[in-house]
Amino acid sequence: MQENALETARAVARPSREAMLQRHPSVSTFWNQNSDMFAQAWAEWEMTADAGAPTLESALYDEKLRSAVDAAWSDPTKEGAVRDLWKEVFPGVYKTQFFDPEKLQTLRAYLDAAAKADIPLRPPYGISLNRGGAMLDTRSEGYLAAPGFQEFYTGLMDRYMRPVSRMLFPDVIGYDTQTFGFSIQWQADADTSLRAHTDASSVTLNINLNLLGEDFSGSGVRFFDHATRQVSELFFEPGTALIHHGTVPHESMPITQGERSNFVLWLYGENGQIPPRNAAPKAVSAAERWMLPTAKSDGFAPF
Ligand SMILES: O=C(O)CCC(=O)C(=O)O
Ligand SMILES: [Fe+2]
Repeated sequence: MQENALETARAVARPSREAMLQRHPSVSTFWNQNSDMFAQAWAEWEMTADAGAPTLESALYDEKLRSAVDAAWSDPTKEGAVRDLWKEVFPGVYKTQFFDPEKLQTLRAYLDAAAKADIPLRPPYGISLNRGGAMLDTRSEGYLAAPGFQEFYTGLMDRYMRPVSRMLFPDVIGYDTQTFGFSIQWQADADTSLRAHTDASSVTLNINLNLLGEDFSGSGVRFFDHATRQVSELFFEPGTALIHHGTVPHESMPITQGERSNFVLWLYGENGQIPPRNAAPKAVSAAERWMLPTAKSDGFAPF
């Protein structure tokens, strides 16, 4: 174990923005060679009293969702109460109140403190570079490795996202063992939009982290339905989430004022597999939906 990894991480020379944008091989080398030291630095950061990182607790979840999820884990035949909290707001897109907007300040304060920790953290570059975001999953180079955050993230994926996905989208069962996630921040004067695309996921859960009164203009997500040719722009209120198959095309519309912060979370199968088109949904019992997969992380990261 490294002595004072936090100081070492803060002092390390970072790749240039140009090198990152060009996906220069030296950038990958930088993250890989330093990954243990950065993980240690995040652990030290979280332990130091001046880090200002609050503890992430289950109280963050909306009370109705949390009690229904807890009840379903105790008795999976009660899962219907979780299902009833999701409303289909567009063909194949469901919405719920996911986090308690009154409690989101804790998570946002944590993420702000992490951004200021001065430990190298990699922003997500999928089909665009989002400067304000961070990679969240252990499989990603330069991810947010703080142990308290990782415990929270793992709970979110295992206790909430996977069983909900299995209930709403039964075809994803068997294509849901692997987790991936990143945070994004749209700012009126920086990154503002994202062209129409599909995600390389079986399921995407997109959770808004804006605080009450933290208003923004624009920044809806437009969804496209193949079958009906319907196009709708959906909007986030603080703490609400949308969940959909990764194959549903969507587009982030320009933000014209303020900021919007979201977690974008993915499930997929080993080696990035997603369900085949028109796959017959597997008939599984409620107990099998409320279960942790035995497969470990395969380390594959789409970006
Ligand atoms: O703007 C959003 O919330 C959606 C972002 C998105 O679709 C993506 O990052 O893949
Ligand atoms: Fe997307």
